[in-house]
Amino acid sequence: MSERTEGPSVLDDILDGVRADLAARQQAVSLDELKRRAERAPGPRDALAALGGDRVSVIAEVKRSSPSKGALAAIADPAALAASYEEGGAHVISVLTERRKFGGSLDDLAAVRARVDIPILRKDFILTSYQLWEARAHGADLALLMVVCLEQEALVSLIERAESIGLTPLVEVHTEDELDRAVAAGARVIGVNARNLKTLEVDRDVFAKIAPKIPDNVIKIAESGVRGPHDLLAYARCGADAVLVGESLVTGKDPRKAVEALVTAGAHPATRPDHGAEGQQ
Ligand SMILES: O=C(O)c1ccccc1NCC(=O)[C@H](O)[C@H](O)COP(=O)(O)O
Repeated sequence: MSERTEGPSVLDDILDGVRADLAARQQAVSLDELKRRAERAPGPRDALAALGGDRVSVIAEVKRSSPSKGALAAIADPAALAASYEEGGAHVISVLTERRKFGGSLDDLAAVRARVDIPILRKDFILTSYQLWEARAHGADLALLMVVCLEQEALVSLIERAESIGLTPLVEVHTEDELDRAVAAGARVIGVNARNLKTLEVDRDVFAKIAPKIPDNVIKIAESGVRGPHDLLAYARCGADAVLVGESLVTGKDPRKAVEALVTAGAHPATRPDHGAEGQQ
């Protein structure tokens, strides 16, 4: 549902490729077969527990390339990278499975599932329930649903379908209008992406503007632009329950240590001023 008034945006281009690749996969594997594979997949992990608690959780992303930056890191062994994230204390792993612009795949997702025990997010441009079944069949526990890509009816139906098959939907927004739609659709986990997916500009202040309008009972995730603990702490001060981090982890020298530094910052009592006396300092 990307606007087309000013010619195709980066997002329109991504979605054209996503639809073409999806059509090819649907030709190759029937929905019935996918459902059988989903039944045989390891049961879903408790994503809400991983993202809740008295700390700011860290979602560490496996990201080879991006439309904004091009090639970021070769990542020959995504499972090994995910294992380093887990050793560093990450609470959730995000695996970008889009192929053309991000260099990801469902094989990456399955390989990561086989290696780590924490919940895994399928980060992709999900437009149909077929992609949710793919996510579950390859071991995902959460699936990204981007409001900007979906009509309201489709958003509601994909949230319901995700939950019915054991996936926790992470509903992504970038504007207040999108937030209103996410809340109306019943989202329980909302990610605010600092990156405008039409212009690729990153504005960390977007979270500060939108987060106060997210209902208290919804888990709030700050996505994009986290360069280190100081950005996590800034997002935490604006109410983030979790941060989603890609580029700075895959381009740094030591992903395990980088995650550890974020997790340590996220565990500091000052990040949760509403939780206990230590938070008052
Ligand atoms: O990263 C991009 O350039 C991008 C462009 C268009 C759509 C999505 C895009 N990225 C997906 C993400 O939202 C990020 O991978 C994720 O939030 C992590 O962001 P970062 O830490 O800034 O890599």
